[in-house]
Amino acid sequence: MVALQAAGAVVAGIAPVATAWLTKLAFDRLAGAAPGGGPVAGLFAIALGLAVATLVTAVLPQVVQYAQGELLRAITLRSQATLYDALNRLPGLARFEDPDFRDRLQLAEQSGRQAPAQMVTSALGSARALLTMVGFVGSLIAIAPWMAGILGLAAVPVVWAELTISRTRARLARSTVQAVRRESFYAELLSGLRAAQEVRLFGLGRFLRGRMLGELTAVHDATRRLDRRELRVQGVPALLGAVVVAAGLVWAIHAAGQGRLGIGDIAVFVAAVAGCQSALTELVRTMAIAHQSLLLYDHYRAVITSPPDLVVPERVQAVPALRTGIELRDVWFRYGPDKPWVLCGVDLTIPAGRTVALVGLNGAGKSTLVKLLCRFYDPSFGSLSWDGVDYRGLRIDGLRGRIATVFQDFMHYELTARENIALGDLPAMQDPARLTAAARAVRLHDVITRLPRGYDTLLTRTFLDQRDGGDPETGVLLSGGQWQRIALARALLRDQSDLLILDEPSSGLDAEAEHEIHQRLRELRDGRTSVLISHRLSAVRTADVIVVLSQGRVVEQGSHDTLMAAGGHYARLFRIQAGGYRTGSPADAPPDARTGSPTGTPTGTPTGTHVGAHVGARFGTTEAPR
Ligand SMILES: Nc1ncnc2c1ncn2[C@@H]1O[C@H](COP(=O)(O)OP(=O)(O)OP(=O)(O)O)[C@@H](O)[C@H]1O
Repeated sequence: MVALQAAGAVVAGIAPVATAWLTKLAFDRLAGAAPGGGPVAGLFAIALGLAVATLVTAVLPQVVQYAQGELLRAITLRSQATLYDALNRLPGLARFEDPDFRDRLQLAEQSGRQAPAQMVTSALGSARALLTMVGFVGSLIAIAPWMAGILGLAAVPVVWAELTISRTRARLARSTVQAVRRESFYAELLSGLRAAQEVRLFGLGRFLRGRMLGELTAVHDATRRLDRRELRVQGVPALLGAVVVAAGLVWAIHAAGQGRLGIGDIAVFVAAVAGCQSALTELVRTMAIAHQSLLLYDHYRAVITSPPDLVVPERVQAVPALRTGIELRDVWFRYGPDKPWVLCGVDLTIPAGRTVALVGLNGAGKSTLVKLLCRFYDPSFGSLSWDGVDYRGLRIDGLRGRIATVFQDFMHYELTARENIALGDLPAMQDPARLTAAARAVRLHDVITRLPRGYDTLLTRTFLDQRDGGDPETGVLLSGGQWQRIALARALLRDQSDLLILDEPSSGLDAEAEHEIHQRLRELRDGRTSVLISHRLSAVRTADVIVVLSQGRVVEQGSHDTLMAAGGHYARLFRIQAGGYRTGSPADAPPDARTGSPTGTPTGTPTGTHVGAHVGARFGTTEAPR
C-alpha cells in the first residue's frame, strides 16, 4: 500500500507539470510558433498526452485515497495492538491511577491511531508537492529565473509559521487533554446507564450538562486562541505570496504585450506560478501535519515504552503450590509518596489451609492489604513472602494464577452469562460442566437457565445480541445480589487456586442466599487457604484467625472466642452488630435473641427464613449483651 501510494505521489506530482508543458506545446503549435512544423503536426499526440494527464489527475486521487484508507486501517490495527499489549504488560495498578499517565494514554490512543498513517500520508503528500514544485520551479527558471527566486524567498516565512503553529498545536493537545477527559467523563454520566438513575432522581442532568459544556468551552477557548494566532501568523506570508503571484502575472502579461513571451510561455508561466503556490501551500501543510503527528506520537512512544510499575527482576521463580503460608513482615504502604500511610507495620501470617478473616472499620486498610496479596502494589517497606520466598522474586502471573478473588468492586461485564463466569478461568468457556458447577455452588444455575437464552444471554441491555438478529428483548439486567453471585462463581471457577480471597462477598445477598452461600464457601474453603473480609461479623466468626485492623495496624488477632473473651475492638463491634438485631419491640427481635438461648452454632443454622431469625441465629446469643 505504501508503494502504491508512493507511485501515486510521483505520478500526481509530475502530472500538473506535464499538463502545463503539453498545454504550452499545444498553444505554440496552434499559434504556428512551433519550430520546424505546421501548427497541426503532432497536435494529435499532444492532445492524447493531455487526455492521459487529465485522466490520471482525475482518477489517481480516488486510487490514492483507497490506498490511504487501507494503510490507515492496517496501521490502526497494529498500533492499537501494540498499545494494548504494552498496557497489559504493566503488572500493577499505580499507572492507571496516575492522572499524568492517563493523559498520555488518552493522547497515545488518539495519536497511535492517527499519527503513523498521518506521517506516511503527509510524507508522501510532501513528496508529491515537492515534485510538482521542482517541476514548476524548473519551468519558471526557463522562463523567468528571478520569479523562481522570489517565490523561494516568499516560502521561507510560510514554512516557519507552519512549523511554529504545529508545535503550538501539539502543546495545546497536551494542555487540554485533562479537560477533554473530563468532558468525556461528564458525557458518559449523562449518556450511560450506570449513572442514569441517580442523574434522574437527584436531577443532575442540567448540572452535569453545564459541567460538560464548561469543559468543552474551555477547550474551544484554547483552540480559538490558537486559531486566531494561526490566522495572524499565516495571514502575512499568505498575503506576501499573493502579492508575488499577482506581480508575476502583471509582469508576464506586460512581457507578452512587448513580445518577449509567447502564448505558450504565458500558459506555462501562469500554470507554474499558480502551481508553485498551491504546491508550496500543500508542502507546508503536509509538513506541518507530519511535524505535529511526530510530536504527538511522542506520547504513544512514552506509553508503549513505559517501564513496569513494579520492580520485576530478570530472574523470577515459578510459584509453587502453597505449603506453609503467606507472611507479611512489617509491611508499610501508602499509595504515593505524598499520600498518607494506609498500612503501618503490619505483621501477619496466613497459614496454608486456614481461613484468616480481616475486620475493621471503613478505611482501616483491609482491601489495600488484599491488593498487596495480589501484588498490584509492592509494600513501601517490609515484605510479603509465599512459603518464605519474597513476593518480589516470584513470577507475577504465576502468583496471580494461584489466587482466586472476589473484589469488593467486582466487574459487571456487558457480556453473556457464560462469558461473565468463564472470565474467571478462560478455558472454562468451552467447558459447560465447570461453568454450571460454579453457578450451582452460588445458587445461580436456575436463575441463568430461566434467562431467554440461558447461559448465552447477554447481561446488558446496551448491546444487541447479533445472533438474535438484534432482538432487543434478549438482553437482561441482573439484580445486585445476582451480580454478586456471578462474581463469586467467577472466583469459584478457579477451584484449583491456592489462595481464595473474598472481599465482602455477601454484601448484596439476601439473608437466605447469604447463609447458604457462606455455608457453601465454608465447605469450599475447608482445607484451602483463604482470606475473608466482611463487615458482617457473623460471617467471619468461624474463621481460624480473625485479624482486626485499625488505621493500618493489626490491633488484635485470634479466634472468635478468644477475641470475645478479650473484650477489645472485635468484641465491641460484634456486640454493636448483635445489639442491632435486639433493639426494637420484642416481637421484632429474633426468637433466640429474645430468649437469650444459645442457638448459635459455628456454622450458624437458621431456624427459619425470617431475616431476623436467620441472622440472629447466626450471630448466636451467648456473647450478646443482656
Ligand atoms: N487507590 C488508592 N489511592 C489512594 N488512596 C487509596 C486508594 N485506595 C484506597 N485508598 C485509601 O486507603 C485507605 C484504606 O482503604 P481500603 O479500601 O484499604 O479500606 P478498607 O478497610 O477496605 O475500607 P472499607 O471497609 O470501607 O472497604 C482509605 O483511606 C482510602 O482512602
